[in-house]
Amino acid sequence: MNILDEILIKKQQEITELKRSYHRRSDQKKSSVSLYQSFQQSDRMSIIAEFKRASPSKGLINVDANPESHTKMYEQFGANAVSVLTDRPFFKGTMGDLQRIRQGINIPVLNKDFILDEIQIDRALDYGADVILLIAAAMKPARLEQLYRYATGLGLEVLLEIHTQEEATIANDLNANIVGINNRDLKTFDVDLATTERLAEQIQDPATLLISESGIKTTADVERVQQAGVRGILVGETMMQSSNLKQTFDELRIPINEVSLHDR
Ligand SMILES: O=C(O)c1ccccc1NCC(=O)[C@H](O)[C@H](O)COP(=O)(O)O
Repeated sequence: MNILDEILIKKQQEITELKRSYHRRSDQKKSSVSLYQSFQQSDRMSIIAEFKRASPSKGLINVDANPESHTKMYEQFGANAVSVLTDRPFFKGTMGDLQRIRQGINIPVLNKDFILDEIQIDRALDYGADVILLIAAAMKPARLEQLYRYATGLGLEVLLEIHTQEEATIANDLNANIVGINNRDLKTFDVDLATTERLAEQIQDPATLLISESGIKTTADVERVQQAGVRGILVGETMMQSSNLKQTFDELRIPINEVSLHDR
């Protein structure tokens, strides 16, 4: 069994418990800044900076980081959105982190978790998320579509994550407007930025906002994914381990080269 399978089994147990104990509070997302709009309008590479204490591939990354002060610095130094890993068993995150982070910043907040059921989407909305993650590898296309429609129906934006050509086809069929290309294979942990280069050209609608996820550390990495037509990057470990966040943001927020976008 690979790590993604392990995570999904554990997540199903969490969902069973959630269905017993959780009651939805909100009906609709209150209007907020759209991640899609703000990233499309920016003339610099947009950054989703991630709050991630630990991970299956790296173990402990920065377990003692304070969610509010750390993500306030993200906003101050130029993050366009914040991703909060809320899975506890594998990433040491909590929904409480998301709620506290939401209260401290004014940019969109992504609930990064392994979402398999509507109840997790209800909870994301209640805790103040603006965007949720749906991972194409985690479920069948028909279920993905149900959850996609459910979330967007509540006024949430969806980052649809893909890692293979088949999943790129699923994103095209769904007409997803925000597609995250994960450079990390969630089954083997291999990270390769060529994944972004390969899959970006498979996304058919030029209006799709492409985000490159995982393994981004340097200006050269950002230049590389930008050439593939990406307008946003999702960066976790580099942000959690940086000893100079201002410098890290300055290095990664490169100007967008519109020529490469039109060539896509
Ligand atoms: O990060 C992991 O080890 C991992 C393992 C299994 C499933 C998901 C995993 N990570 C989620 C992510 O996709 C990353 O947190 C995110 O893209 C940021 O990556 P990085 O900048 O490399 O920390």
